[in-house]
Amino acid sequence: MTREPSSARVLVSGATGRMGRRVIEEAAARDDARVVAGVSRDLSGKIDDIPVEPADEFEVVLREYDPDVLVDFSVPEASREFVADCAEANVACVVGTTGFTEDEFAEGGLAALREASERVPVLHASNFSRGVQALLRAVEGAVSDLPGYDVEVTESHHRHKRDAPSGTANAILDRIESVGEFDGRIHGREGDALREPGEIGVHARRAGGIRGEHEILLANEHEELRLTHRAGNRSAFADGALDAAGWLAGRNPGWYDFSEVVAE
Ligand SMILES: NC(=O)C1=CN([C@@H]2O[C@H](COP(=O)(O)OP(=O)(O)OC[C@H]3O[C@@H](n4cnc5c(N)ncnc54)[C@H](O)[C@@H]3O)[C@@H](O)[C@H]2O)C=CC1
Ligand SMILES: O=C(O)C1=N[C@H](C(=O)O)C[C@H](O)C1
Repeated sequence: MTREPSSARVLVSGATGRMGRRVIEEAAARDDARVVAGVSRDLSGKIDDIPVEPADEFEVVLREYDPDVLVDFSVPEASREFVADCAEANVACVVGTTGFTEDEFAEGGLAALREASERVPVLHASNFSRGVQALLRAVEGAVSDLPGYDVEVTESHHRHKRDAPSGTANAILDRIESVGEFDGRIHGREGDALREPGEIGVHARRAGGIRGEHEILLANEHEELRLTHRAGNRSAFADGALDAAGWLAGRNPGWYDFSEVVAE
């Protein structure tokens, strides 16, 4: 069965990226999670004294560093392979990577992660900030309380972000559709057509260094409600992912949700 480490040994994939680096920095200040190594596609070397190994040697890295938990912020195609290898090696997986296809069983979906969760604990979240967890609950309440209101979701991110809409926007949209009666999502808006009742407008903006902003607008003819979350820096995400790593290591195999971490 499983170990119960007091300080989880963490392997970071995507270690040289914006998030991977921040996870390594934040972990240095904590005692519930200790980064033992990183892997990345494009560099080997060290970050803050943590060894970073080539991603194509991932299985060797698992054997050499013997982590309790993987924290992954990379790209979906790499993430799926890392998680499959972790399932073989009995390593828990915290995955923050976004851009998986919406249909989890389509090529590019989350199915590989779900499969791994039959053997090891797996927790995937599109947003590890606690503020976004609160936002999701607030959105659910607002949509339930305001049936018939028009709903538009807008997200803004830095110019380096590839996937759109963001994983968080997709999670918000799933939550909206789980509590309200809607007919579909309209991505962007152009041409000559009136807004249809029941559609949800979705807008993605990419500019500069914006860390991540999500706004849900609910409006009728008489009033507007705007719910907005703005990340000030990446520590909110890195800390949440490390909270999840400490919480997940040593648990039974299964599919876990970040809301369970936040609830404790
Ligand atoms: N869940 C959350 O709270 C958050 C999720 N994210 C997501 O995390 C992911 C990474 O974001 P950033 O760090 O900004 O990206 P980045 O581009 O700065 O870093 C990506 C890292 O993955 C590595 N990589 C890329 N392709 C690879 C491959 N084929 N094999 C192995 N490694 C590979 C790169 O070398 C790099 O180290 C994105 O999907 C992003 O949306 C970002 C912030 C918060
Ligand atoms: O790429 C990012 O930066 C972020 N990605 C996540 C997403 O796609 O929702 C979370 C956060 O918004 C930052």
